[in-house]
Amino acid sequence: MATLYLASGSPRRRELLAQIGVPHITLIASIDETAQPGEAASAYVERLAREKALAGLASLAEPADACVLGADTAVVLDGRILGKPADRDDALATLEILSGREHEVLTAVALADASRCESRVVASRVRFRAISRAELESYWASGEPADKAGSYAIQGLGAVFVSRVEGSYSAVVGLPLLETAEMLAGFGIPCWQHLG
Ligand SMILES: Cc1cn([C@H]2C[C@H](O)[C@@H](COP(=O)(O)OP(=O)(O)OP(=O)(O)O)O2)c(=O)[nH]c1=O
Repeated sequence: MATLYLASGSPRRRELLAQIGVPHITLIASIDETAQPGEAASAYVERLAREKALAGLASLAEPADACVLGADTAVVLDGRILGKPADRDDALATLEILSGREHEVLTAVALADASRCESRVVASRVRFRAISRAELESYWASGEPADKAGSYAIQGLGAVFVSRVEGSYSAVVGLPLLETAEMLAGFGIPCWQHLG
């Protein structure tokens, strides 16, 4: 069986992979995350997930028996990608746009080994209740929005804003577990059901 590497600095992704009983080694693959002009959000997240997996594979001294997983998450509203906030003002502006509305969360997962790279994109919809300015300010002060796509975490304090989720909860957090398990099986890597 190939050794699985997770090309991610995200603690959420590590926890999600561990949740379904998949042993892995974490590595960090740095890539340029700039969107290309006119690039659709779905194409963007898929490209980044693939680039993370391929950069991770390229960084290994012995890639022959390795499989590398990369993922990327973006919050999308009216065709606009709302990434991680640059600063407090950016986070507050993002959360103000999301307040009282439904948005899309796109998460791509990619698996690469020495002979192929496969990827999938999972779309989910999340609705927020209306959020007051004072609440947004205290949410920023909590520290949670700083490193999250769309400036919130559904698995954290941000859960109190979420009135509805349609799609994959784990994908919103950072890794679509059903799709990831299926893809891992295709690379001969079992989840909890098949581990002794
Ligand atoms: C929407 C949402 C995002 N997030 C997080 C997941 C990701 O860590 C982050 C999206 O940014 P990404 O750029 O997808 O990932 P990352 O830079 O954190 O990690 P890496 O590229 O090394 O894999 O936002 C949550 O934790 N909860 C949420 O509800």
